[in-house]
Amino acid sequence: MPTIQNKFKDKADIVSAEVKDIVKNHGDRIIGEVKLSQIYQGMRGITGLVTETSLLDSYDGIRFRGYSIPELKEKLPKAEGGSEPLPEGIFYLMLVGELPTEEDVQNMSNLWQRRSHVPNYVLDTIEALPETAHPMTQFVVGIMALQTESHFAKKYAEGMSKQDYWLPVFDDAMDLIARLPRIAAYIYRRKYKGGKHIQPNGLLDWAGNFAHMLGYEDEGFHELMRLYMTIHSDHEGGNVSAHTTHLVGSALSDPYLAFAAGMNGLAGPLHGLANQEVIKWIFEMQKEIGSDLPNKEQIEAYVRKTLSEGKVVPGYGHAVLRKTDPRFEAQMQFGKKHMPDDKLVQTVWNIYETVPPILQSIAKIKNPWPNVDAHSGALLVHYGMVEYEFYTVLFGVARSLGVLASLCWDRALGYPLERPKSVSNRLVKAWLEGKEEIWGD
Ligand SMILES: CC(=O)SCCNC(=O)CCNC(=O)[C@H](O)C(C)(C)COP(=O)(O)OP(=O)(O)OC[C@H]1O[C@@H](n2cnc3c(N)ncnc32)[C@H](O)[C@@H]1OP(=O)(O)O
Ligand SMILES: O=C([O-])CC(=O)C(=O)O
Repeated sequence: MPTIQNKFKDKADIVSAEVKDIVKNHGDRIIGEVKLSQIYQGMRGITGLVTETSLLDSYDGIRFRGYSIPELKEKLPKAEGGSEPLPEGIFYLMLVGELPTEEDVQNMSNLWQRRSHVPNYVLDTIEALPETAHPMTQFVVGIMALQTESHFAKKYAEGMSKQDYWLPVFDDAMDLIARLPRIAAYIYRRKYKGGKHIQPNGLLDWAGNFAHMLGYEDEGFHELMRLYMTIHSDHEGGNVSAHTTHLVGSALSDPYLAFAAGMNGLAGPLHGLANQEVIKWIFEMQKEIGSDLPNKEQIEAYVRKTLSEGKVVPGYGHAVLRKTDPRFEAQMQFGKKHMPDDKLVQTVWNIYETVPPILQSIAKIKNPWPNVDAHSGALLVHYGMVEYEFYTVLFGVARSLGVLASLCWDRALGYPLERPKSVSNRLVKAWLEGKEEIWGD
């Protein structure tokens, strides 16, 4: 039986030869045009990256190695008695490019379990922060403290050959994924549960054990964590957390440095922090209206007030998607199955019926539909996880799966330092006046 490491390397060698051929024989093919407006507007629509793990279509949503979320829910192995996919499976799929067997998933679970020990000095470093520090700050500090464990950094310092980069990156990625649930659970219990920590249960799967260490034993919550980790794992290469991890990794910063950088991006309210912003916004709405089940007129008035104050409606809109996020739909399905009468979940669904027509009426907003963050918090609150500042840490643990699988691919394919060209406004104006040539026309 080939190990996961050998299997990955065999696949990567094939793709590496293909990439060399593409660049050598087709490298001069033009793939598009760039408008001046695009370099001022967040490079929207410019294809500038190659990412193996997943691909986003504006209307169909995310596909992981070609598989949509409903397909994965059907095809990926489940925990015994469960019906949600195990995140070990989506990681295997993203890394190797093939659907895993039950045995592959079990092996992955065992591998992460063996590597999950977090040294005490990492926990002590987190303890040095005030408890009031945002959980994402504590998370990034924990990851940075763990960086001392990097195989890649050590081997690079010893003078490793370029051909070998992929191996210590692979090892670091596995170690980091294995250890993140413990770090995240430690932060949760420290900040919200009086420091009463829960030891891991080696018999559970990666997400089940994470739920257990957080202090949630309800099987429904374990199932939610499996689904949550799977659907939040990746969203092609250009999103802020994936792109940042890739960019920082391209400087040959080790996986700990690169992932911590990505997590700093995830901590922004226009990206991963939107999940906490959604629940905060709904709680504030309920308080202001004085009801835990506001009606659609009340929701509409609150949305209009939010907009009139120059704020965004959190959980709505997207840089690429132009329809309801399939990750929102997957969570809605989970809600319908496990908690159809929950008032907060029903409020999320009432918001879904109310917000899109309002945003549609504002011309500048390109996507009036909900994204993944519009739903996730309400499901967590149902099981008692009300501490919404922690939600982005859950997202971060999940996102490790995609961005670290991608980092393994980056090094195995020998991708170079990323360094796009920038121009100054002065140069753009001079070009518009015909005084300078910037783009060679
Ligand atoms: C996991 C994820 O990262 S999913 C995204 C999570 N983020 C959120 O939910 C925050 C709310 N949404 C937003 O802020 C945006 O829709 C983003 C950041 C997700 C996408 O941004 P863009 O690609 O720039 O969207 P778009 O081109 O539609 O923006 C055009 C204008 O509409 C506004 N707009 C977009 N979405 C919204 C919204 N939900 N509420 C109010 N205004 C919005 C933008 O702020 C922008 O206004 P401006 O020109 O005055 O600055
Ligand atoms: O794709 C994006 O830009 C944001 C997003 O939904 C994600 O990263 O999950």
